[in-house]
Amino acid sequence: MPVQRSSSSDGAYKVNRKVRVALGNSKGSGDGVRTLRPKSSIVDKAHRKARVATEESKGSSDGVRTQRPKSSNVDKAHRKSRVATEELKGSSYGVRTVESKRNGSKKVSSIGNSNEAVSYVNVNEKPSRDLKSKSSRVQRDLKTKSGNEGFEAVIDGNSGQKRKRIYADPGMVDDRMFHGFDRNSSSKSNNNGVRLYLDKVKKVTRGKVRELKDSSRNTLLTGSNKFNGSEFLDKKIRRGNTEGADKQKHVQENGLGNGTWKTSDKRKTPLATKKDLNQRNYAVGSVEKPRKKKDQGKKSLGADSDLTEGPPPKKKKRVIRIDPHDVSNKRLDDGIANNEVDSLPKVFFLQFLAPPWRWKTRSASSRECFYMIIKMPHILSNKNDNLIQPRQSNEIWRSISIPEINKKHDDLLLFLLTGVRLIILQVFRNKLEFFAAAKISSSFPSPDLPEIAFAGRSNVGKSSLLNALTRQWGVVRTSDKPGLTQTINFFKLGAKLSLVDLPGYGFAYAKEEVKEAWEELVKEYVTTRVGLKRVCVLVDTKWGMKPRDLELIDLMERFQTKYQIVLTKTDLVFPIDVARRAMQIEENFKAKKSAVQPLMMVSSKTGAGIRSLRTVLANVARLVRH
Ligand SMILES: Nc1nc2c(ncn2[C@@H]2O[C@H](COP(=O)(O)OP(=O)(O)OP(=O)(O)O)[C@@H](O)[C@H]2O)c(=O)[nH]1
Ligand SMILES: [Mg+2]
Repeated sequence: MPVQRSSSSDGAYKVNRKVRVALGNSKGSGDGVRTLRPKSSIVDKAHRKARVATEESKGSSDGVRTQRPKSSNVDKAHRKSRVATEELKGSSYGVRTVESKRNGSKKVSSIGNSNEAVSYVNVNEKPSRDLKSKSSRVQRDLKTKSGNEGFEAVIDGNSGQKRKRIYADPGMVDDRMFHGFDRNSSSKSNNNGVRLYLDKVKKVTRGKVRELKDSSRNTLLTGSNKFNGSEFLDKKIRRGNTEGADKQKHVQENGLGNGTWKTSDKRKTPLATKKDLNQRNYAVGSVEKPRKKKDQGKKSLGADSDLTEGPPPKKKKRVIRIDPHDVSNKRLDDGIANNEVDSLPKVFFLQFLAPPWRWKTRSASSRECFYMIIKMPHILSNKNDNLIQPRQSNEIWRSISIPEINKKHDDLLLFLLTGVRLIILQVFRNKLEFFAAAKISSSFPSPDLPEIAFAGRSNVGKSSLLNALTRQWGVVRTSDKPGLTQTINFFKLGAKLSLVDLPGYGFAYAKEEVKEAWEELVKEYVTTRVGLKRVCVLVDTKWGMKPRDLELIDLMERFQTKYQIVLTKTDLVFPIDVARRAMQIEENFKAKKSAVQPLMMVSSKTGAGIRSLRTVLANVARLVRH
C-alpha cells in the first residue's frame, strides 16, 4: 500500500522522509516509500547523521544499514539515490547502500527480511531519462516547500497524478519537536544525530517560531497532545527494529505514513483555520527573500496587518565628529570626549570646597589621565610635557603597563596630581580681572602670581587672544587700529595666574618716541620680570616673522626667558599656507634654547587652536611652585 504524501508539510515531510529512510522501506515493496536523497542541505546532512545514529543504536543485524557518505558531494548522493531507486523497484523492502569502488561501480544491496540480493550498477552511466525526471520531480517537490501558499498542486513521483499538497505549519512541527526535548540531557546515546538535526532545524526556524502568536503556540503545546521530543526519539529508534507489519502499523499509528502527525482534532484545528494559514505564510515568508519596502507597506494595509508588521525600524546612530581644530570656544566644557572610560583607571577625586566624606572615586577622564601621565617621572624624563597633547593621552595611557600605574607611590602621585589638575582646569574658568597697568617698570605690580605675557607687533591680536582664552569677550579692549594697547596691562585669573597684555611694537598710530618707549618697556619687562613663566610671541600668519620680532626673541634668548611662538589669525590664511609658515618658523627655532615647542596656531575669531593653547598654558601654571 503506497504511503500518501498528500498532506505532508514542510517539517512533517522532512521528518517523514527521515523516518522512511530509517525504516528502510522501498518503493517497490508495496508498503514502503521510495527513499530519495534530497539535494545536499543542512537538513539532508542532519538526516544522514540521524540515520547513522539510528544504525548505531540497533546494530547492523537487520533493518537499515546506511553507510555514511564519505563526502557531502551532491552528485555522489544523487547517484547513490538513483542507483538505489532503480535497484529497489523490484525488491521487497529495505535499502542498504554500500559504497565500494569496483570498476567505477557501486554495490547496491536490497535486503528483504533475511535474503539479500546484490547487484552492481555502473554509476558512470548516465541515468535513464525516467529516473532523471523522477529525481528532478522529487527535488522540485522539495524546493517548493518554502513557498508562501498554504497548498499547491504537486505531481506525485510515484503515480504521476496531480494532488494538492497542504503545507503544515513548520513552526508547529518544530515547537512540538523541541518541547520537552532536553538538549542538555545526559542521555547522549543514540541521540547525537537527531539532536543535531533538531538543533539545525531549530536554527532555521527559530525566527519563525518566535513570530508565532503565543496563543496558538500554547494551543499546540498544552494538554495531552503535547509532543515529547524524547518520545519521538524513542519511537524512531524502536521503529528501526520493527519489522514488516509492525513497522507499518507503527507508521500508521503515529501518522507518519501519510505525512501528518497523529493528533487530536483540537490540534489540527489551528492548522486548518485561515488565520493560521496567514500566520504560516508570514512565518514562512520571513525566512525568504525580504520583500520590498513598497510591498510591505501595501501588505500592512491588509486585514492581517497586525501579523505582517515587521520589527521596529532601527534608530540611526548619531555620529558626532570632533573637529581636529578647536572650534569650541564658546563651550564651557573643558574636557574632551571620553569614550574609553572603562580603560581608564579609577582615581580618587578630591573635591574642593567639599567635606572629605564627599570626595569620590571615579574613572579618570582622558584629559585627567593626560595630567597624570605628564606628571609621571618616567614620562617626564623622556618627553617634553608640552609635546603631549590631551588627545594623545589615551594612547599613552594604554602604552603604560597597569602594574606600573598601580604601584603604591604612583597611586599617591595620581591622587595628588588629580587635586592639582582640578586647580589647573579651573584656571581659565576664573573671572578675568584687570588689576594693574604700567607705563614704566617701577609701576609693575608685585610678582605674587605666575605670569604669562603676550607680546607681538601691533594689531597682531594679543588682546583678542586673551579674551578668547578666558572666553570673556570685552574685558580686554581690542581694535582694528594698531596701537590701541599702550601700557602693560595685568589681568588676574582667579588667584592662580596672571595674564599680561603688552603694547605692540612695529607700525602703530603713535609717535615714534612713544613707540620706542613701549618697546623699551616691553624689553625691560621680559628681561627682568620675576614670576614671568612664559612669553607668547604672537606672529601674524599672513606676514610671518619681522625683524622686530627677531630682535625681541634674541633678547629673551640672552636672558633665558621662556617663550613660545603662536601664529595668529589662521582663519585668514589657507591651511596649507599656515602649515608652510609653521614649518618654516619651527625650522628656524629648533636650535633655540629658550623656545618652547610646539609652535601653536590659533584663531581668536574661529576658536581654532584655542583649547590647545589653553592646555599648554595651564600646564605652565601647574609647574609653578608657590
Ligand atoms: N580674522 C581675525 N581677526 C583677528 C583675530 N585676532 C584679532 N583679530 C582682529 O585684529 C584686530 C586687532 O586685534 P587686537 O587684539 O586689538 O590686536 P593687538 O595685538 O592687541 O593690537 P594692539 O593692541 O594695537 O597692539 C582686531 O580688529 C581683531 O578683531 C583673528 O584670529 N582672526
Ligand atoms: Mg592690544
